[in-house]
Amino acid sequence: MLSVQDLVKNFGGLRAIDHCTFDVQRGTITGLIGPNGAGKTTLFNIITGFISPDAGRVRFKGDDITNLPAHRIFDKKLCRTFQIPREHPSMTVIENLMLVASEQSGERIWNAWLRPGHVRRQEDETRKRAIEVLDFIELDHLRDEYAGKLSGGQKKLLELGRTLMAEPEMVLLDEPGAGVNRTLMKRLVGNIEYLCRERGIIFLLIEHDMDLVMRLCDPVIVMSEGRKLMQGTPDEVRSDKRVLDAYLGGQYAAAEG
Ligand SMILES: Nc1ncnc2c1ncn2[C@@H]1O[C@H](COP(=O)(O)OP(=O)(O)OP(=O)(O)O)[C@@H](O)[C@H]1O
Repeated sequence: MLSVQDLVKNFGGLRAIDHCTFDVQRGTITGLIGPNGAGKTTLFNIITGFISPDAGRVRFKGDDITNLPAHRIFDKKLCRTFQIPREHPSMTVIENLMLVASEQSGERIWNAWLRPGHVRRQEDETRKRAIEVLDFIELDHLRDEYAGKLSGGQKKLLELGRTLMAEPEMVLLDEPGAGVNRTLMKRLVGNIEYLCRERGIIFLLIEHDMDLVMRLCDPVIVMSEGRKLMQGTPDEVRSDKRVLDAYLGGQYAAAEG
């Protein structure tokens, strides 16, 4: 479904991604783990068109999407969330969701002018879908609340909701568990499992919470120093000495730094 081939990305003298190659298969929730600075977020930014690689290719459903702008990749139903949620704080929760659909349909001023009936119908449908999504992520009671007032965990759910408005085929989640309390975390995990199983949405997620990764993801890809160190089942990853070394190396470096 997603194929990353020999990607390289340098920031000045620093090689953040170093000939990284892996595939993500249909029907999976794939975990992407690795110590701080391993290059996980940079990889997400390249896959989703937010930055360009210096070398290598990204393919999605067989199409070469390398260097496509972010909105074109989003239109291909490859969506993402961010480590720090990017809600529109002064818009309500439902407006945040509806905005995704209008961005996606490329709503134009002349459309509203020339085809007001069509635009109204479209808006009604979008509202209906937004209400369904809100119901699913159980934020319905906060429908008219300003998004800026939500808790950290609720913002993560809203992020997931925003991707669902785009009817994605694949979603990249950047640390969905960070700052989320146990109750909301359970809901988030349940939602991700349901969406994978029942709707066939493929997930690739970066996460530092190992309990969450081990419970939710299979396979797990481990990154270290910009490249794939290994890939395996949660049990294989847990018992691999290279993985332990990569994490301990990072801890020692941090302690020394
Ligand atoms: N825009 C940038 N300019 C310069 N260096 C950058 C930039 N973005 C990332 N880096 C560097 O690239 C390396 C990889 O960073 P990245 O954020 O991708 O790692 P990560 O695995 O996501 O880390 P974390 O788990 O801490 O989020 C780091 O050394 C980081 O400092």
